[in-house]
Amino acid sequence: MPARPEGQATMVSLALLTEASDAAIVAEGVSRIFGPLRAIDRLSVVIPRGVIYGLLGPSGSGKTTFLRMVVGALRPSEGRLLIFGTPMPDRKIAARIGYMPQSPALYPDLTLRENLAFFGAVYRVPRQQLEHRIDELATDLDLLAWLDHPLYRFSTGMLQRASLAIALLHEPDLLVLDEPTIGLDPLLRRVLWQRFRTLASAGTTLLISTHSMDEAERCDLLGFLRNGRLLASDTPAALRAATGQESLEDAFLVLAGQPILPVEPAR
Ligand SMILES: Nc1ncnc2c1ncn2[C@@H]1O[C@H](COP(=O)(O)OP(=O)(O)OP(=O)(O)O)[C@@H](O)[C@H]1O
Repeated sequence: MPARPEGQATMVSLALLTEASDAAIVAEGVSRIFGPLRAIDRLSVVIPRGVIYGLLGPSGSGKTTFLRMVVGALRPSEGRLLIFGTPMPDRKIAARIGYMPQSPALYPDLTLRENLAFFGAVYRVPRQQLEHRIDELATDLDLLAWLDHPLYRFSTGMLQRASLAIALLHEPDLLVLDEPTIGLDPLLRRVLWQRFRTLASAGTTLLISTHSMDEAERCDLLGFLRNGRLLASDTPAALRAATGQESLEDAFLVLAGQPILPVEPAR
C-alpha cells in the first residue's frame, strides 16, 4: 500500500517546508571552523517568528559564534543559514536585525542621546522619527533622566539598558541578545524580561544566549549547545519531559551524557 505512506510523507515534508519558509531563522548543517576547531558543528534548527529562543550552553560552547553568524558578522564555513528566507550575510536583512553584543559597543564620552542619534543615523532611522524614538526608548528603559549624561558615568545595568536601546532603535524584526542580563540585579533582570516578552507578543523574534537556567525557563524554545553541537531544541517543558528530569540543568546534563551528582545539603 504505497499510496498512503507516500501521501503522509508529502504532508510531513510540506509541513516542514511551510514551517521553514515562514521562519525567522533556518540553519541547515551550519558550521563555523576556526583552524582545527569546529566552534559550531553542523547545527540545524528552525526558529519560528515571534518567539523567544534561548541558546543555553557552557562557556566556549559556541553561543556567540552562532549569534555572530545570525547577525551577518561571521560567514558560515559550511551549511546554509537563512534569516527571513534570505541566506546570510545580507545587508538588507542585517538592517532588520538588532544586535546587543556581550560587551556594550558604545561611545563612553558621548551622552546617551548622542550615542542613540549616532546609531540612529547608522541604521537610517528617519530624522523626524528619531527624536521621538529616543524619548520613547529612554522612557521604556528608565533612562530618561540620563539622556544628556555621558556614558562613562553609567552603571553596568544602565549600560546594558543603553545597549538594548540601541539594538531596538530601528524597530528590528529580529533581536539578537548575547547574555543581555549578565551581572544585573534580579529586579532589573525581571524588567528586561518583561520587555522581551512584550516585544515577542508584538511579533519580534528574539534569540538570546544565556548561561542561566532561570532565564532559560522563560524562553518559548530552548536549544542546548555543547562543543558547538546542538544537543536538543524544544520547549523547556518538553526538554524536561524527554529526559525525565525536573530541572533544566539536569535535563542538560542527561543530554550531554554527564552524571548528575547529588546536591550537597546546606549546612
Ligand atoms: N575568531 C576566533 N578565532 C578562533 N577561535 C575562536 C574565535 N571566536 C571564537 N573562537 C573559539 O570558539 C569557541 C566558541 O566560542 P564562543 O565565544 O562562541 O563561545 P560562547 O559559548 O559564546 O562562550 P561564552 O559563554 O564564554 O561567551 C571557543 O573555543 C573560542 O575560543
